[in-house]
Amino acid sequence: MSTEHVLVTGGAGYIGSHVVRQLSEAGYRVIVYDNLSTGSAEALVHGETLVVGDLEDTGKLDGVFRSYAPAAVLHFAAAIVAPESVSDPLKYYANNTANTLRLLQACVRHGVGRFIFSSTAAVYGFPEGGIAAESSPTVPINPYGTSKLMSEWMLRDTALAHGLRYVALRYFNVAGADPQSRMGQRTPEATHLIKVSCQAALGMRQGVSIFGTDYPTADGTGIRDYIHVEDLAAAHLAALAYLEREGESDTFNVGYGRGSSVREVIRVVREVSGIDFPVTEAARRPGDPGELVARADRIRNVLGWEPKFDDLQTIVADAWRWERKLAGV
Ligand SMILES: NC(=O)c1ccc[n+]([C@@H]2O[C@H](COP(=O)([O-])OP(=O)(O)OC[C@H]3O[C@@H](n4cnc5c(N)ncnc54)[C@H](O)[C@@H]3O)[C@@H](O)[C@H]2O)c1
Ligand SMILES: O=c1ccn([C@@H]2O[C@H](COP(=O)(O)OP(=O)(O)O[C@H]3O[C@H](CO)[C@@H](O)[C@H](O)[C@H]3O)[C@@H](O)[C@H]2O)c(=O)[nH]1
Repeated sequence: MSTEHVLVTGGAGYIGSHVVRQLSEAGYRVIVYDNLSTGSAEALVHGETLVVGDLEDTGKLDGVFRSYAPAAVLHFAAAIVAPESVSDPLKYYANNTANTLRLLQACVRHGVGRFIFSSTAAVYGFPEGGIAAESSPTVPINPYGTSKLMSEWMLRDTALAHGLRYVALRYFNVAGADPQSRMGQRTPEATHLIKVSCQAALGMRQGVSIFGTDYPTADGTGIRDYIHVEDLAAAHLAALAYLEREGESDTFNVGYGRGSSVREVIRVVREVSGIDFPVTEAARRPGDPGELVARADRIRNVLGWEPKFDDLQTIVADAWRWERKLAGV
């Protein structure tokens, strides 16, 4: 049990709010710094301190570091819509890269020793054979991925120069929600397959389009490594514990190492919901790799992370329960 303050940027968002809850339950004193652009104060369920502020506001950020002297920073705040990053790249370099720079400068000014960074499988682009290990080439194919890779590089160099230790976690396809439905993905216009399919089952969308049925995969549709947000959140606590026992800076994939196709996901959402929503076959979405699955052994071996929800039925059931609650049905 720790009584240290930890600062969580973007802690009112989808993933951050799950991590914040788990941190509180583990005894950390959590300070959330969030501009509520996509996050919500309602997602903070244990009375965590919320400072509503933007990362661009370095004066406010400095005030938070002075007031709470956090021992660690977990950095989730970002803009996250990959296609939007193609049409508005500077938004992504400003909010993801430049704001990570501001946060790192504040960490150096205030002597923060531990940092956990939300990175993404998008840094790999189209990995050879559809499987990405941490050592695979990083060749992002959109400004979102590039903005995150640049942040990883800043973090690496800052750590070497200033005695900060970090863990960068490259998330694969995050899905599901708190099993007790206290928090989940709130953005109504989200494009993620599992969320979209649950919305279709609720009649909030006309149906689901399968983007591409001619990939070189068993059923022709795209394959992804879907990870339950609760397991992903637990990976952050494992990373923090690792840094607390003086672990070296490192980068880890967070996935299960197993892929599911679009058709499989839709079949499970139909099964779990009991609703046969319309599905149409459409062209490939530009920039989508056919297969993107993690090599996921390092995080288990080094951080001792053990997933508890590694099952597509469970992920979908929790996502479905959350979507119904959000829709009030
Ligand atoms: N959702 C995914 O599938 C996925 C996959 C890979 C990586 N990630 C990364 O995980 C992190 C969290 O993503 P999410 O899905 O929870 O998104 P989200 O939009 O729900 O959360 C982002 C949070 O950051 C806040 N925020 C954004 N810009 C800010 C700023 N300038 N100052 C202060 N607060 C700001 C938002 O209000 C929100 O609460 C992001 O860094 C994202 O790149 C997400
Ligand atoms: O309506 C839909 C939505 C998605 N898909 C397909 O479903 C799969 C998953 O798509 P989606 O849920 O949109 O996730 P990704 O495009 O794989 O991207 C997610 O996962 C990446 C990491 O792997 C993160 O970087 C991104 O932020 C996050 O959106 C892909 O094959 C898509 O082509 C459809 O067929 N129809």
